Amino acid sequence: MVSIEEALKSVIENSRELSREVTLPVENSQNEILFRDVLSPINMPPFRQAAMDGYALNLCEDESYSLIAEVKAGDHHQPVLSKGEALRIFTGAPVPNSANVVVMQEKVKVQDEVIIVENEAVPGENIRPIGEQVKKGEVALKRGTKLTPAAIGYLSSLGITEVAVNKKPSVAIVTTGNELIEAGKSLTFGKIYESNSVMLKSALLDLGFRDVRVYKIQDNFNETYNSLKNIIAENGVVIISGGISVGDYDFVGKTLRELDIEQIFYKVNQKPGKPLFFGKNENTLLFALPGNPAAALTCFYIYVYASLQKMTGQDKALMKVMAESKSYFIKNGDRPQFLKALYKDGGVSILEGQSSAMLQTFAVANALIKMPGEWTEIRVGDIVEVILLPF
Ligand SMILES: Nc1nc2c(c(=O)[nH]1)N[C@H]1C(S)=C(S)[C@@H](COP(=O)(O)OP(=O)(O)OC[C@H]3O[C@@H](n4cnc5c(N)ncnc54)[C@H](O)[C@@H]3O)O[C@H]1N2
Ligand code: MOO
Repeated sequence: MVSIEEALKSVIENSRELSREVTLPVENSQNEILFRDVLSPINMPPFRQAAMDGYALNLCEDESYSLIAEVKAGDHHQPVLSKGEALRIFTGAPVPNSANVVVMQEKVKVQDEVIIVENEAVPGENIRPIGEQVKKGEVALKRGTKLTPAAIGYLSSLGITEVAVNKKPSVAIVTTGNELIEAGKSLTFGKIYESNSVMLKSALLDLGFRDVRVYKIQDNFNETYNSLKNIIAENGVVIISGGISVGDYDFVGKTLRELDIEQIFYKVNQKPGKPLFFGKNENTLLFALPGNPAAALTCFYIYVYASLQKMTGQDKALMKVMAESKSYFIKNGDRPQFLKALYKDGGVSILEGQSSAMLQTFAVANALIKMPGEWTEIRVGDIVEVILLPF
């Protein structure tokens, strides 16, 4: 049995960045990571742009200006202003080079074709210079940047429609268990609804993994062996749920040994998720998560997440904060424990229902508290380590 820290270190050491690229439409690139620097194909803004509705002026010493024309957003004509002349202009419109300021309409008085500027105008005010955000040929976004909605909007504003992003491994989720019934079908005695594949697939989607295949196998050695042999050959990462403990019908461990998967560790000194297995062969990383749903999801966020981050060129671990506990909790046993928790306003509440079979409070959690093995209780006001989940 290894410690949480040893397990995490092995996961990270054995997860290699793929260093391959794939081109995607910008609009479908949410959460992807840029494979290389993106250079801007244009100046942004492409022209001197009015930032306010008002008047563009060619400044003079006097406070009155004669109005000679109008330019609105989308227009391309560029009237030439002499000193003391003004132009009606609107937000987003191109400001002619002969104008050196845009004054908000609230700050002027208009009398027929003359405008009176009440306060002294500062040259350059309310004009966005050409290339203020980025200049043509400059790096718009660096390699390694995560494509958030803002990044996608920014690239689109530069007219970019496709991006090269880090290729992600294909991920297989494999559920095991005779007791599992697909949601939507009728529940017969002794069966439960299968939830781990749906849950893990959604966690993967959240991280931008789209190439996810789900396989369901029964508690039968031959089926487990034959299915896993093919699944491992076809996928870069295989996440198995269940069948990894010591029961007579837990066939995953035996199968992995027979398939020559190198065991990097089996069993972690933690609760939940003690029977976690991590192994690999030449092309595939393999996680066998305990079947209990909350244990499976905890192991996903603590270990699989770190591996996937590394494989896709990100080294961002889940954020950790120290926070004051708002709850009292007694721990049984001497294993370090991950507790489903709700972090809010700098404090953290420990949720009811910490069993590894229970998802009902995980469903409203946003964090896990890491409680050291030697602690027996957490009191209200104790400072605890909180791992913030990525949602
Ligand atoms: N004698 C021992 N028994 C057990 C030990 C042990 O050390 N000695 N460890 C316990 C712990 S801790 C865990 S965790 C579980 C892990 O067991 P498995 O990984 O083999 O998982 P299963 O037995 O297949 O399933 C456990 C539990 O989870 C439910 N399950 C499984 N898959 C799904 C799914 N896809 N969707 C929803 N629910 C699922 C399954 O029905 C079981 O209730 O072993 C303990 N036993
Ligand atoms: O490790 Mo198990 O996940 O405690 O029930």
